[in-house]
Amino acid sequence: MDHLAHVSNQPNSQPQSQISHLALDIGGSLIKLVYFCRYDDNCRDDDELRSQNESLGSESDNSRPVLGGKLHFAKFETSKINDCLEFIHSMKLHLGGFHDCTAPSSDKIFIKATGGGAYKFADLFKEKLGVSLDKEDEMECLVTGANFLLKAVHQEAFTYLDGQKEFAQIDPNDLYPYLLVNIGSGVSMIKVDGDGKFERVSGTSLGGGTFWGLGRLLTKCKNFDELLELSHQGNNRVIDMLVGDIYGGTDYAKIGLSATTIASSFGKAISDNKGLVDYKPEDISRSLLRMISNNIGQISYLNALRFGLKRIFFAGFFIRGHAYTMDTISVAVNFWSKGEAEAMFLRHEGFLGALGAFMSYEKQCLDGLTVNKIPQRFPISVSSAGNKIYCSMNGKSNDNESIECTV
Ligand SMILES: Nc1ncnc2c1ncn2[C@@H]1O[C@H](COP(=O)(O)OP(=O)(O)OP(=O)(O)O)[C@@H](O)[C@H]1O
Ligand SMILES: CC(C)(CO)[C@@H](O)C(=O)NCCC(=O)O
Repeated sequence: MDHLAHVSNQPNSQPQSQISHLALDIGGSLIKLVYFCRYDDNCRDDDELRSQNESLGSESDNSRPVLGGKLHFAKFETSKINDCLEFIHSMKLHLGGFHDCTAPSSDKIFIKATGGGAYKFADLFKEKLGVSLDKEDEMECLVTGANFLLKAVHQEAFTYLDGQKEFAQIDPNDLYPYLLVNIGSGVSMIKVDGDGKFERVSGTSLGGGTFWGLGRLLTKCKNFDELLELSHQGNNRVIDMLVGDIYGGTDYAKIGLSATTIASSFGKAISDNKGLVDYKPEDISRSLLRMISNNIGQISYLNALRFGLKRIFFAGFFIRGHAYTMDTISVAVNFWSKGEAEAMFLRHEGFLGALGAFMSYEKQCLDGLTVNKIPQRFPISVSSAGNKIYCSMNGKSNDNESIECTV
């Protein structure tokens, strides 16, 4: 990787049109990238992008370009940050930052970055790519990203209950207040009252990192998706102690608990006289997923109740669009709120922070980029006036789905 230290970062040797604005969200588990490519750029095509990022099962949208450019998404495990640096270098994405407008003669490039890694890895980016990270607040970026997606992107939010996915019609004029629950390594719960108006009201350390960390230790799974996949075939009742296990098969109706309600996650393991090897990895994965998702659903509901919020949007890469995870969270919110509150999920669940960092470029005195807080959602491919970004979504949601834009 040492050769990356000698990469040219001479902005003036690159025509403006070739610059792809890059923003990063460097979290405890994953690094998320959002970058903009204009169609006249020398950006690699989607096949090349896919092959470069295939270790994470990434895909990208194959649809034909219709507007001025695309927002691209990519992610890497934080523990494999060198792969990420290689990717940025090979795509020349590090040239897509901004220059200090108070010192026009400076050739120093700044890249917008958020998440704890923007602090932790700042020196590494400087050393390997010759760029400085311009740090943006993580919570602010999450909120900016969420507001942008909810207002601008068609069919971004959806409910998921009993295997049924239903897209929500969000009126941008009736969006606030809502609770944003970002499930990353840890979980942040943010009450959002408007653009830039928010408060982090709660959090829990029992998050995606807990599921993946404990799951790895208990099942020997090699990657996160394998652990998630395992949970499909599992039966949590083998390990979880149910109300019926305690009450001789009957409900505890007086307090509203059915016999099948989990009374104690992993509770059966105390009395079964079995060791870890006696349990199937798929059952462990299922119990673990249920435990974490239920707990987050319950804490979220309690915070929604605290502030009288009816809508809870769940994001973060823990969710992975996974049916059982979303179903468990939805059931928990529905159960505890007696149907009063609603859980919703986002198609670009893991990229809120990176999108927020990307949008913070508009604070800089850039010649070529202003991100527009789009006032309307339908239609979204409005013609561009000035240097605004307008976005439209197409294709089904996946990791590296791109968003059509004009700048
Ligand atoms: N390929 C993957 N590798 C590791 N974890 C994954 C993967 N895909 C999904 N996950 C899950 O997503 C979580 C990370 O989500 P996310 O990227 O939103 O958070 P983060 O930014 O890394 O964390 P934090 O915000 O707490 O620093 C992991 O802890 C894990 O549960
Ligand atoms: C520390 C952060 C904000 C880093 O993204 C996240 O991991 C988190 O919200 N953890 C939960 C911490 C807590 O509130 O208990």
